[in-house]
Amino acid sequence: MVDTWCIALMAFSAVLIFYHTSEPLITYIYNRSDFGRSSFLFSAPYCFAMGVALTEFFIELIWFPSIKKSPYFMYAGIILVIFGEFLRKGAMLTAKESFTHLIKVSKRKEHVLVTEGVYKFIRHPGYLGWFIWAPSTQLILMNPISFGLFLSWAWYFFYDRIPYEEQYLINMFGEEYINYKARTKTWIPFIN
Ligand SMILES: C[S@@+](CC[C@H](N)C(=O)[O-])C[C@H]1O[C@@H](n2cnc3c(N)ncnc32)[C@H](O)[C@@H]1O
Repeated sequence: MVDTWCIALMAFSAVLIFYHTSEPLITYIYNRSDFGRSSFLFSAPYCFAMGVALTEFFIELIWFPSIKKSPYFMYAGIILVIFGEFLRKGAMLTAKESFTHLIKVSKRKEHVLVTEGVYKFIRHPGYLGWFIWAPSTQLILMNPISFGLFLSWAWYFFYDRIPYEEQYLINMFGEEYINYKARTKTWIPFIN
């Protein structure tokens, strides 16, 4: 029988492979002019965080193996990662050309304000999806420390990024975005 830690490592690898291939693929389909190395989403802070996560995983596996034996966190992580991916890919496939990995500071002709589909219920569904996805990868690895770090890091990242992105959305779409913002929540705790 395969050990739980081994299944966790395989599930984690599958999750990363899917994420790092689907994101550039969708960018290639809808925003070919933006496609490049950055579309694979291996930023330095992200790689550092994943390095910390793998270090924790192997340290605990060697010195505190009992942490890696309960599969329930791993199952919960797999379910939440799938849910996070659904939200994020739902956002990308709804917004199409309007969804670019880099925040646009001026309006391109193909950029339209998206308020339908998943955007009707969630103001930043791609970010909410990632906010769920990232800490859940650490549930899959049964990493208690990295789970807390990823959750805080992802929260702070969006706490900083969303107001910045919205300044430009207001510049581009004016009243229309202000009204959309007033009626639609982000659903990320304490980020309005
Ligand atoms: C990485 S995408 C994230 C989109 C969105 N924040 C989300 O979480 O689904 C960033 C780009 O999406 C654009 N964007 C964000 N919300 C939008 C909306 N409701 N309609 C159209 N463009 C949007 C921004 O202008 C920015 O260039």
